[in-house]
Formats: sequence, structure tokens, C-alpha cells
Amino acid sequence: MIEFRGITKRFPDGTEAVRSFDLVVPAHTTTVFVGSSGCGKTTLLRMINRMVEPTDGTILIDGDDIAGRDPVKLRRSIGYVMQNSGLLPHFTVAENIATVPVLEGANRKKARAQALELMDTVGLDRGMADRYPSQLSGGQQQRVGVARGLAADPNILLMDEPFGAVDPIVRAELQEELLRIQREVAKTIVFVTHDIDEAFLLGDQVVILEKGAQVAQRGTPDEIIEDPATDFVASFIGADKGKRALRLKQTPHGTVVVDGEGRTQGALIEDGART
Ligand SMILES: Nc1ncnc2c1ncn2[C@@H]1O[C@H](COP(=O)(O)OP(=O)(O)OP(=O)(O)O)[C@@H](O)[C@H]1O
Repeated sequence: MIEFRGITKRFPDGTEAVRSFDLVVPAHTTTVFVGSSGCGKTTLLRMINRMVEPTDGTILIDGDDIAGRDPVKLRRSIGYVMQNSGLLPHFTVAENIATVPVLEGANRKKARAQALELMDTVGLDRGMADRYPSQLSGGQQQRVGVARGLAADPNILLMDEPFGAVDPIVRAELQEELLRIQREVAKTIVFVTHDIDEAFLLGDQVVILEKGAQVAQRGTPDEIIEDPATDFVASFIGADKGKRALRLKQTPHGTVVVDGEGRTQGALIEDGART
């Protein structure tokens, strides 16, 4: 469990990126921070592994104040996956995945064997182990990034817009893969996105943020969709445009689901029917 208590971050130029932020991130579930550009999501995430130090307040991991932890050790014990994967260009795929275990003193042969296993986990062909990042597609690079994040077998995985730079089809594939991996590994994941649909798909807990990391609403996707707390939230999730208020419509071919403007969003099928 990660706990933010009264966290404020003011940068030296006076920008208050985060103001008095409180939140409990339960273990073994996915919490998503979602909000517009500049609202403080990345700053919140980077304070968990001390890449950014808070100006005020306390962050606890499993009850321990992280201010008392060695920053380098803390950082290596937490997985971090970023947009554009952040891979080292002169390292092969396997070497990239094994970076942290090798830094931590793991035997190279063992680290490589583990990297190959992680390639299976994230759905990458082992034949790519000796390629360089520039020889992979954007989606494959992101898979390597996820494998690297998991390599030290961390309890916590931080993901900063990890699927932001890939096309929508690959993005949907990566989201499904992450859901599958999370069913297997059950890490405590903190995921940052500005895409509300991604937040609702991946999040057990979704935290909608406004400027200064002010919490507009926090809850499960169901709770937020059923009862948006404010006009801002309703607008952010598209409820005001009828995007979330779906109706059934009969057609000659069956029943479809339409949004507030009558646009077809999907077909209604019987439970247990083939999709
Ligand atoms: N090192 C810094 N010095 C000064 N201001 C900063 C610094 N890093 C971030 N900020 C500012 O803090 C605010 C929050 O930034 P942050 O990167 O956390 O937002 P974000 O929600 O992750 O945005 P995005 O979705 O665009 O990445 C912004 O106004 C940003 O300009």
C-alpha cells in the first residue's frame, strides 16, 4: 500500500505542481491518475520513487516513510515504465530488460534467462532478444519497457503514459496485455494517462485530477460513471455529451447500444454468446 499524506510540491521557479494531496493506493490493484496536461500526474508518480522530492508531506510504502529510504535502492526496487519506453539504444533487448538485476549484482547468464522469460510474459518473441531498440516497432519497444519494469520483480510498478505514443490498435493490444499480466502478477500499479477511456479500462481505482493535483473525484470506474461528482468530472468523462448515457435501439439485425447523440457504440449480445 502506498499512502500520500498532505503532499505538496513546489518547484524552484514557484510552480505549485501538487497541493496538499492525500490518497491511499491499495496493494495489488491498479490506481490510475487521469487529468489534463500539466495537472501534476507525473510529479505525483515521480515522488513515489523519489525522482522528485516533495516540498511538504509524507509518502509511506507499507507504513514506512520513504524519506528514510536510500533513494537509489528505493528506485531500483520499484518498476518504472515511461512513454517512449526509455530504452538504452546501445543495449540489446535482453540487456535492456536485465539492466536493474545486473546493476543489483545478478549473474549475467541468470539475468538473461530471466529476461527471456519476461519476454514471454509480455508477448515478445524470444528471437528478438539480441536486437537493438531501433530494430523494433513502437509497440514492441513498449513491451520491452514493461518487461524491464517487471525485471526486478518489484511490488510496485509505476507507468507514465506507457502507451501514449503508439497507434490506437497497438495501444488496445498493449492495454489488454497489461490486464492479462496484472491478473497473473497482481502488482501495485500506479498508472498515469490523460485518456479517460484508458483509465476506466485499466483502473481498479481512478483518480481524476485538476490543476495542482486537486482530486476532482476518486472511485471505481462504476462509481464515477454512475455518479460524476461535479460538472467538471461529467464533462471530463463525456457524460455531459451523452457519451456515457447509452440507450438500446432495435435494428432489423438485432439490438445495438447508442450514445446520447444516437451514434452506435456496440451491439448487445446474450451473456455467454460468442463475441
Ligand atoms: N522541474 C520542473 N520545474 C518547474 N515546473 C515543473 C517542473 N516539472 C513540472 N513542472 C510543472 O508542474 C506542473 C505539473 O507537471 P506534471 O509533469 O506533473 O504534469 P502532468 O499532469 O504529468 O502533465 P503531462 O500530462 O503534460 O505530462 C506543470 O505546470 C509543469 O509545468
